[in-house]
Amino acid sequence: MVFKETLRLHPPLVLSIPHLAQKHIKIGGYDVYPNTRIQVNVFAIGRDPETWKNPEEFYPERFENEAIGIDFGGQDFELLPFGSGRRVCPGMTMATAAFEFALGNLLYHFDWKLPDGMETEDLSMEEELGLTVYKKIPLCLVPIKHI
Ligand code: HEM
Repeated sequence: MVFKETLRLHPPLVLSIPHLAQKHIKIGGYDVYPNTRIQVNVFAIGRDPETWKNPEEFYPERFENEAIGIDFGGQDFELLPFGSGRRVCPGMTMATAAFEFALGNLLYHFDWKLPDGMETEDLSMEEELGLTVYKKIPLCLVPIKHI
């Protein structure tokens, strides 16, 4: 749920990799002609208020409540951080395992606190655009070992 919510709010690829329409299609009333470059705005989809309740809020539990059943496998068009269809990300399972393994270990072995004098409200969630999106101001935390 934490991984899903992180990818909903902060998809590393804000716009999907460009695709070309091979033939004339109509989507939502719009004509898309052959060879038109298509990029899906994954960021906007993940924050669409018509789909997500309080879209700007980080709330992993939404995936066991109102958003139950929505997954990032490419079948649910509300959440497309790995794309969809024939060119869907083949690294999805590996990315999920790596994330869960890393986060699980970090939380199992350490408690985390903010550096002296810093409050949660001081944390910046601003993003910088590169090949993928990353935090503009790196996250700085103090680990407290408890195991
Ligand atoms: C959180 C981590 C990751 C995210 C959010 C992500 C996201 C994406 C997205 C959005 C695409 C484009 C899908 C499309 O065109 O519809 C893609 C393609 C791809 N990803 Fe990932 N990816 C991640 C991790 C990985 C990892 C770990 C690997 C490899 C070990 C990987 C390998 C690839 C490859 C090879 C493609 C191109 C597939 C093709 O065009 O046929 N990705 N990824």
